[in-house]
Amino acid sequence: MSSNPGMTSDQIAVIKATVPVLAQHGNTITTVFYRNMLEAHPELNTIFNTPNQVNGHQPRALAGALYAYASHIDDLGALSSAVELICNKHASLYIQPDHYKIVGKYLLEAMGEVLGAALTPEILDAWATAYWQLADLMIGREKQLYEQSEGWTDWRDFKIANKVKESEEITSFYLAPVDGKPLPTFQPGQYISVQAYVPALHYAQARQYSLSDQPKPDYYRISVKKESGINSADPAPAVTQPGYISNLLHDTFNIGDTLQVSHPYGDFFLPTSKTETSTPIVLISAGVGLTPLTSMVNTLTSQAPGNRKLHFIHGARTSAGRAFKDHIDQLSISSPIQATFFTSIPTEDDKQGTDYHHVGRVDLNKLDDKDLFLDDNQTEYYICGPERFMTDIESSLKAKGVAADRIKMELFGTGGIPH
Ligand SMILES: NC(=O)C1=CN([C@@H]2O[C@H](COP(=O)(O)OP(=O)(O)OC[C@H]3O[C@@H](n4cnc5c(N)ncnc54)[C@H](OP(=O)(O)O)[C@@H]3O)[C@@H](O)[C@H]2O)C=CC1
Repeated sequence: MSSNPGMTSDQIAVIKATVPVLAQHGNTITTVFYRNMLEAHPELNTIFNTPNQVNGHQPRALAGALYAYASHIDDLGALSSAVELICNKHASLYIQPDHYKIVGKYLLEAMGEVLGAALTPEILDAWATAYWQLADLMIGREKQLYEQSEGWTDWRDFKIANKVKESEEITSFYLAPVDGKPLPTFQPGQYISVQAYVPALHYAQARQYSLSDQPKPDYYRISVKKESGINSADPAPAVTQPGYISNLLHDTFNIGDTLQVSHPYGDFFLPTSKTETSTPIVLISAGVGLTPLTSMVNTLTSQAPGNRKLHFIHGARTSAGRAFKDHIDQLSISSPIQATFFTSIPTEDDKQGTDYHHVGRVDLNKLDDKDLFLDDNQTEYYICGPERFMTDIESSLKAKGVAADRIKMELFGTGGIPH
C-alpha cells in the first residue's frame, strides 16, 4: 500500500519505473548537476565540501540518495532516519529554502541533459513533484531545527580560547563565543560546523566536528585529527587528500584567532533520558571516532557517578595516537567505569594493562560477555569510527544477540547506488 499522499499513483509508478535508469545514469546526472550548478552559482562552493566534489564522493552520495528516494517513493517512512541525518547537517550549514530552488532547477535540468528524449514530460513532471515533496519536507524539518536554536540562526564568531595537543594527530580547540553570551546546551554526541576561509580555494569551507566535552556554558570543545590524506586502512576512505580545514586548524589557527561556528546539531547522541537513568552503556570507538563518545563519557561520569555500568572501549593505531589517554585513565580511577584499549602496533615501551589491553583492532570476541553487559537487555551500545569498523562492530553485537534498536551509530553518506 502506498504511504505517499502527496503524489498520484501514476506519478509514483513513473518514479518507480525510473529506478533502473537511476542505477545506470544516477552518477552521471549528479556529476553534471554539481558541475552546472557550481559554475552558475560559485557562491555555493562554500556550502559543498570541495574535496568530496573532486573525488566524486558527493555526486555518488547524492545519486545513492536519489536512488533510495525513488525506490521508497511508496514507503517514505523507510527514509525518515536518513532525512533526519541530512536535515541536521543542512541546519548546521544554514541551508535555506532558496537553496532548494536552485538545487531543484539544476537537478531536473541535469536529468534532461543526460537522459535526453528519454526524459518525457510525464517523467519530468513526476520528478518535479517528487523533488518538491522531499524538499518541502526537509525545509519544514530544518525550519523546526532553526526555531529550536534560541535565535542562533546564522554563523556566529568564536575565538580559539585554548589549543591542546591530545595525541600525535589530534588537537583540541576550545571555542568561546566572541559575544560572551552563555552557550546553549547540546546532547552529547552532537557536532558543530566550523567555517573558515581557505586561501588555496579563495573561498570558505565548513566541516562538522563532534563536540568532545560535556556541555559547558562558556566554550565548546572540538578535537580535530590532522587529516594527512593517507587513509589506506579504510576501503572507502572519507578522506583522500589533505583536509583543508583540519590542516588549517592545526597549522595556522592559534589561540585568539576567530572562526565561524554553527549551533550544535546531529541525531547521533545519548539522550538525556539515558544520562539520567542507570541504563548500562557501552561506548565503542576507533581512531578520532572517540570524540562524540568522550563527550558522552564526560557527561555520564559528571552527572551520574553512582551505580551505572559504563564501559569505554577504544582502538588506536598506536598508544601515541590515542587521544585523552590520561583523561580516561583518571576517570576510570575516580569513577566506576571500565576502559579497554586495543592498539594495532604496540611499541617496546608500551605496557600491557596500562597502555593497552589487547593487540590488534577492536574485537569484541576478545572481551567477556559480562564486560559487554550482555546479560542486561537494556544495555545500549554507541559506536563511532571508520564506517567499516562501525558496521563490523554492529554485526558482532547482533551476533551476540543485541537487538538492532539498542545499537546506535551514525553512517554519513549513502555509499552510493547499491550494485
Ligand atoms: N560521526 C562522528 O561524529 C565522527 C565520525 N568519525 C569517523 O571516524 C573515522 C576516522 O577515524 P580515523 O581516526 O581517521 O581512522 P584511522 O583510519 O586512522 O584508524 C583508527 C583506528 O581504527 C582502526 N580501524 C580502521 N578501520 C577499521 C575497521 N574496518 N575495523 C576495525 N578497526 C579499524 C585502525 O586500525 P589499523 O591501525 O589496523 O588501521 C586504527 O586503530 C572517519 O570515518 C570519521 O568519519 C570521527 C569523528 C566523529
